[in-house]
Amino acid sequence: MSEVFYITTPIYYVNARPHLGHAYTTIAADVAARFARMQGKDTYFLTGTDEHGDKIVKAAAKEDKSPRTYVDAISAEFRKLWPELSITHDQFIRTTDPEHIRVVQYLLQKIYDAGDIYFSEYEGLYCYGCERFYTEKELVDGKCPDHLTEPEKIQEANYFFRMGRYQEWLVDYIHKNQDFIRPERYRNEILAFLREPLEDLCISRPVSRLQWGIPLPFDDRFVTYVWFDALTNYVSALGYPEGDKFTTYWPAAQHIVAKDIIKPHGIYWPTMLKAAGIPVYTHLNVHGYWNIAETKMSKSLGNVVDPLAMKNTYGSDTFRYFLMREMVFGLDASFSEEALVTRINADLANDIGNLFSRVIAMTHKYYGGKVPAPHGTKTASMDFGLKAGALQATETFEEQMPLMAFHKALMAVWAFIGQLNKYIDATAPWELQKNGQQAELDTVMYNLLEGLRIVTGLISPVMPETSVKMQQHLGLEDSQPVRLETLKQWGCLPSGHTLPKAIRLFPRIETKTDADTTPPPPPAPRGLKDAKPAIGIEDVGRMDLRVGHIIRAEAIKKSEKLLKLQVSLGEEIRQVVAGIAQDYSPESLIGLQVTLVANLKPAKLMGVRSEGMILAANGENGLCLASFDRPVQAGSIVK
Ligand SMILES: Nc1ncnc2c1ncn2[C@@H]1O[C@H](COP(=O)(O)OP(=O)(O)OP(=O)(O)O)[C@@H](O)[C@H]1O
Ligand SMILES: [Zn+2]
Repeated sequence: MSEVFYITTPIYYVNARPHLGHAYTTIAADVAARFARMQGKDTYFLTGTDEHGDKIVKAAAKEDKSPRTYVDAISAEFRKLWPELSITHDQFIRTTDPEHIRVVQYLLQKIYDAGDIYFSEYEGLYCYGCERFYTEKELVDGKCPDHLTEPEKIQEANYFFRMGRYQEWLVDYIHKNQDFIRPERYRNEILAFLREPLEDLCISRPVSRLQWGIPLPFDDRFVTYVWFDALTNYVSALGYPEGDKFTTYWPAAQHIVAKDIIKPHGIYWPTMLKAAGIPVYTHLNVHGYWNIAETKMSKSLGNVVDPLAMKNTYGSDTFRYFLMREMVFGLDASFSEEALVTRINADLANDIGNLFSRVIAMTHKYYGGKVPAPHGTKTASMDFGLKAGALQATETFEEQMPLMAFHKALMAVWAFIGQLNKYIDATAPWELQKNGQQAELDTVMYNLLEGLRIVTGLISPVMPETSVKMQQHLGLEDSQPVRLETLKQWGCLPSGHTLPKAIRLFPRIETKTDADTTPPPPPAPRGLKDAKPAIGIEDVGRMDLRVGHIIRAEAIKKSEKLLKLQVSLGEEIRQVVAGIAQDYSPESLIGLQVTLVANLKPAKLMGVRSEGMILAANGENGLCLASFDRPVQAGSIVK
């Protein structure tokens, strides 16, 4: 029987669209799953969406949708995104799946029957934004640390899980299983939490306050609050309690999460499992945050990067490589397109891309594309430590990947790529050819191609598309999926077959410093009449556009076209001269909401001062003011 591997991502909360942070966790899980398959493990990979709760109801209401329609739409966005990023999950779970709901209720009932869930009156400080109670200690200056608002004191009867009962057991378990939570800093963080007395966990909300949730099986006046609903997905997906998948995969379970949810995963979840008589998972793998200019990328802050846009601009493999290589798993990393481009040019276009095209081109030049046969001991001096280097790269890779130390695994591969590049310089195949050292040349060229075979295998979990492409060019069509074992053996590349011509794997990306200082030519207008050259978002941002309410309008003497308007911006009133007299009578303008360029330098028109400009379209039927489809406060920013 083969070894088993079960990997999960968090289920993402569908109150907003997917961003780079979600993509990172999911790609990391995908890389881990692909590596496990490479090791020949029976692998199961789960991802999905978390769809209940008050924030969903609010987000849906904002878009005038029912929660159901809303969650269907956002969940679909996650589901559609993953194939674009070459994600190979086996299952996509939704917490609104009937099967999941059944398991949540089963689990709650089981723990309730065992006496670990009780009903109690509770008074506490509640933050509506977070949908949770806070203890005094958790507040910062009496305010919610996330929302910076004062929580409200509310009294409520709710159900509680006797989590405190399992504190000692958990501390002991973490001590006995050193790498249960990793990297170590997060294990220490969890142990630090556990130095304080562990309080029981509130697990319900009254239906009067929240309907969009799973009803408690033992009291339908309440719905499940967050954790029993969300965390249970990891077992409900496998058909707990009786499913075959549960029996097969659960003992090997590994979770990947970011540090925002280590408490629920490191404390609530193991104690819930313990209370339910389910063995705990094998590892909790915790990574840090992607930051943008020192701040966590998050949908609440809105400073998010769209992973699909990155993929469309740079390609899926390239994006995956960057994320895996740039972040030290466990620590924070900062994202910028500049850093991405730097890595593409250095690691991909230069290091691996050049190596690949050079070696294939030489094979064509010296052998008409045919893979030569090496000459064994006769040319042993041509080895230059290459075989040892290959084995070392593969062994380090094999050591680091299961620890989720993706950057270290990739560094080992790139060290070998560097060695191959140096090997070309050291052996100088062109000299060997010139000097008629055919046996040496054959061996060197074979070694290079064989080295590339190992490289293509090692990059396959991170860059699956590139790996396949390279393999085709090495005549290795049949080696998918790659097996790790074959990468530890030197000499697997067959000789004698003819390779296709080289291709450019990763085109270099021009950067500002690469190009000369002349500005780029304006892009071709996309068929629009009178199109203007492209501008950056910063150009748009320079305009201070505001909603203005017209409160007075009058004709200007001796002018057929101009009207003098008084436009309210809430805090101030602007006088604006507008050339709309032929399309609007002064009376018809009173009360209209218009778009005003509020930071235009004042000017005089027909001797009348104008302190802004209102926007209008010049259509077939004359001018038409840019207005709003609903009442908006005067002075509101338009962007
Ligand atoms: N900046 C980030 N860096 C790394 N991973 C992230 C980041 N943001 C979200 N994630 C991933 O998504 C999970 C949290 O998902 P969630 O839907 O709560 O996103 P969020 O943007 O953090 O939301 P919010 O802003 O409401 O806190 C994390 O555990 C992690 O897997
Ligand atoms: Zn809050």
